[in-house]
Amino acid sequence: MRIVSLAGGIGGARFLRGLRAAVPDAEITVIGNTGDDITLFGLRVCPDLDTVMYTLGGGINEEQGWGREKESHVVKEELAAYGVEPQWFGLGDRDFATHIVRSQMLEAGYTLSQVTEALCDRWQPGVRLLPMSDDRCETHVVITDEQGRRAVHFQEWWVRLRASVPAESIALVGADTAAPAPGVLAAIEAADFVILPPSNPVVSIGTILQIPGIREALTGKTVVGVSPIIGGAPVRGMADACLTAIGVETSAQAVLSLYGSDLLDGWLVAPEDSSVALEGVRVEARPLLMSDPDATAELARAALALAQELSR
Ligand SMILES: O=c1nc2n(C[C@H](O)[C@H](O)[C@H](O)CO)c3cc(O)ccc3cc-2c(=O)[nH]1
Repeated sequence: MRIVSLAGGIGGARFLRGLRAAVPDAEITVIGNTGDDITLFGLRVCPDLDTVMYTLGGGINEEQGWGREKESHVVKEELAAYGVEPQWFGLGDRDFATHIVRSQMLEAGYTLSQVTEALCDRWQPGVRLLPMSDDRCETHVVITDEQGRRAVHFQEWWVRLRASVPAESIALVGADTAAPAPGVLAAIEAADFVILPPSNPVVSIGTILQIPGIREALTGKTVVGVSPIIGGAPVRGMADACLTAIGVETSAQAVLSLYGSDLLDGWLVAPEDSSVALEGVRVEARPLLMSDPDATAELARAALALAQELSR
């Protein structure tokens, strides 16, 4: 069985861990969001790729959902001692090694796909992890604060500002000239079906869908999504702030409509959202909380069962 999944950060990675547990023999290809990527201290950081790689590779800081477990922050403290900015992004010592390896490979001319493959060779995530694109595209957010109206990198809005300043608009800079990474379209084409995990529909799944060619490739496949919103609130993270920024209500219904029936064939919602409906999409209510590995595997099995039924 060949499955393709689009994924962002924490929610997507946890769901994928359940998916891998649910169908250990399936060939799973993950198309990872790179819109969160940022260059800091001369190093290229790919938060969502690393969250998938560490989560599935067994090195994730479980309570944070990002970064490494058993971390220390000596380098961060030394950088702060030199007064270099930014100091608001928590890079740990072990995590720095990943960014150093990635940066020196990029510097040597390897593509992000080749770098990701090399890093995954160590972590063995048990899925094929492809960046959505090898071309640089970064999510930026337009805000107005005491420094006036300006665009800031997504990470500054997300981490330094905690999305406390309203996002007037969110743009994936570089999307229009970016190409899907090698293997992305072929993986979608070869997939038996596609699963959209409960990642952020705007800055994770939505970002990947903006890479020319990816959304079109998906409309020809059986696609089942899992709602990231339960009863009007995101399960975690700040998807509500992102949805508000694009004028979409924070509800399972609104996210379903945002993805649209041309993309989705099936949609899993929480029991309290069982009234959600959209012409041409099979909606099913299931417990969505990924409270532990068994619950997560159960949710993944429900998504698989729906996809298999719809792809007959
Ligand atoms: O809320 C935070 N998220 C941090 N994240 C998460 C990051 O902002 C992700 O992009 C979001 O979680 C969205 O997926 C990191 C991810 C990394 O791979 C490496 C370092 C960080 C540091 C932080 C941080 O200091 N605070």
